[in-house]
Amino acid sequence: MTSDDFLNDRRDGGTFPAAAPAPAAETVIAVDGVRRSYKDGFEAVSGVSFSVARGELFALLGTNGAGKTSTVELLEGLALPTSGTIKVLGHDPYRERAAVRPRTGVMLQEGGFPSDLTVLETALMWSACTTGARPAAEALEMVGLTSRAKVRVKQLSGGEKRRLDLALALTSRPEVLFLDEPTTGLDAEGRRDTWDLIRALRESGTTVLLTTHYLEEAETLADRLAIMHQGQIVTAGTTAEVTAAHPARIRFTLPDGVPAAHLPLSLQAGADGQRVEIRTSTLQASLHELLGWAVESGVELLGLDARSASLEEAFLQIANTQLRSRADDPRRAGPRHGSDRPTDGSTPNETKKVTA
Ligand SMILES: Nc1ncnc2c1ncn2[C@@H]1O[C@H](COP(=O)(O)OP(=O)(O)OP(=O)(O)O)[C@@H](O)[C@H]1O
Repeated sequence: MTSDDFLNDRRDGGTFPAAAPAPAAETVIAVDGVRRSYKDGFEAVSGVSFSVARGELFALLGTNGAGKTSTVELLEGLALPTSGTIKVLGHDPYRERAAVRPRTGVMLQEGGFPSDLTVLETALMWSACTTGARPAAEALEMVGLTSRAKVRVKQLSGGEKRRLDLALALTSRPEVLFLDEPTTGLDAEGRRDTWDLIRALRESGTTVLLTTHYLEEAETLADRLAIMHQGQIVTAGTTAEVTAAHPARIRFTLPDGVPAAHLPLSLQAGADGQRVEIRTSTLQASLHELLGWAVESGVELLGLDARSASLEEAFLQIANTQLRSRADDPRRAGPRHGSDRPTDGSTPNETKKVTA
């Protein structure tokens, strides 16, 4: 079959087969007390534990260097943890690679494709190396690259390369999909399309572990998420659970002649002239007290706005802590020897490449 045959096959408007539905609450990814140190002694992952159920979409967030990729590479079986245990689909992804790899799809931060092959040739090559592969043209159609099939990889934009990465990750019809920053470099429309595709995959039963810098992406897609900081998970849960730990905010402007000092002490307001901001972990009670005071005092609260903490605010609070403590990061103790080789014997570049 030629490249054109593959494309023509897909032009008849075929649909994507859905993965078989699976029993609820089966743990598909189990990470327990995992640590990863590199050759220079730097500990990038410092005791991480979490689990992901079948069909769940779990997002790993964190600032630059928090240890997301170092963790995900372990789950993908690209390196061994220094200590702790990892099970993917019930197997050790490194030692039992042959049992795990055919059932997973991996989209790394850098795919490392041969740049002179066309998009379709790349997908065909990948498909030929994969057992039970999805047809190459189908994978390209899923990510919206059909019209770019004959273009050489080196001529693709950064966003198109990300989409090709995703097409290859989908080639094995994976039960578990690892997506490392899947929408970096995509424009707004490409990002939305990718979100739709990830949602569709999840709805068809695929388990997804996603790392991302886009908080909106995690908020939109994830069933649960974890925020990493200096190699550890600082907080985890649903978006609502994660943000619940952070103070809500009430803002309003007082009329001229009513100073913020007149507000009840328990509201602990910060004021800039007549503009007042209250931070509270008991939003309903604080609002109740504020409104009661306003009615009693005959004061109108101009532009009153009350809202729970957003994921962005929760994240920024953690990130600010990181900025303050970066200089004291205990993981940076001890000499660095120039070599960036992990203790597991792989090189940094090896761990960035897609392996079948
Ligand atoms: N091969 C290596 N040798 C030594 N240190 C490394 C190596 N690879 C990564 N690191 C360090 O480990 C830490 C975690 O890196 P990692 O890439 O896992 O973070 P990340 O959360 O994925 O960051 P980003 O969001 O920037 O991709 C960083 O401080 C990084 O410099």
